[in-house]
Amino acid sequence: MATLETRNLVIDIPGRADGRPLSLCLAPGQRWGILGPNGAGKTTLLHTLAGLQPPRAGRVYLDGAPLASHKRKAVARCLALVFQERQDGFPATVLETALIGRHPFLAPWQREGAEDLRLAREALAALAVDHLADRLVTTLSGGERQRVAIATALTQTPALWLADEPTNHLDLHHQVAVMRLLADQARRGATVVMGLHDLNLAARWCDHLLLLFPDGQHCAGPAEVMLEPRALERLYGQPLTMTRVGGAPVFVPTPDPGDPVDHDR
Ligand SMILES: Nc1ncnc2c1ncn2[C@@H]1O[C@H](COP(=O)(O)OP(=O)(O)OP(=O)(O)O)[C@@H](O)[C@H]1O
Repeated sequence: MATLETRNLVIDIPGRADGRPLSLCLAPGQRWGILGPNGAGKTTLLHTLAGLQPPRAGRVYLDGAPLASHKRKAVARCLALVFQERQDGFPATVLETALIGRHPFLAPWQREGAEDLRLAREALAALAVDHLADRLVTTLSGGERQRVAIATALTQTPALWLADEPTNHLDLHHQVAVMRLLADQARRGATVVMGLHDLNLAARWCDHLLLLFPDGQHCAGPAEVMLEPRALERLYGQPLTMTRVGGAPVFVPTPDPGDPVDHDR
């Protein structure tokens, strides 16, 4: 279990005014989506929550203590990161990459054991990349690489997921599979925080939302309150039409009379 809190947090975006400081509590079992237009600061916030980037003001707390006061290894045992940029600097196989998720649990001289291998193979199977175990990650497609990154995080058995665009590069089937996996992680008590571009994935899979505006303003709360079409239109600067499918709201950009739409199809 891991509770992440921000108290009067201002993320450090060069040249931007402070905006409104962010005070949030992200609790075990919750699925948070961070929404906002390009450049709003979703990635910067996730990096700040992970302790990879210092805030301009305020603090991040993990289980009641400042994140910086925890030993880095203890943080690595509890917090998994799935980030957009990824360096495949050396030619590791898919299995070796997934096993990186076990490193926080091993001493520097220790090799991975049978249990580590079991967890890695299970994670690769959960992301449907087990058949690629012996392939070099540098040879994978974008979607396969993304699923290996999520499998590596899963191998870590984290209490807290910070995932920037977890569905990046994924086709529709794998988008749903990954969102189901993260929902299952939350059901088992993990805290799940995702930066998302897809409003409809957020509407369907998140129970809490943080709307980040490019001027540093924000609003946050339960998804059913945050999914207010006027607020979302303001967030994206885009007129939206909402409908419901299976009870969940679905948003599409409102067609403009000038758009090339063939109504006879
Ligand atoms: N090193 C830097 N120097 C100057 N500006 C930066 C730097 N790093 C990030 N920024 C700016 O900070 C802002 C927030 O970037 P960030 O990547 O957090 O946004 P985002 O919401 O994740 O965007 P996107 O949806 O495009 O991924 C952007 O305007 C970006 O250009």
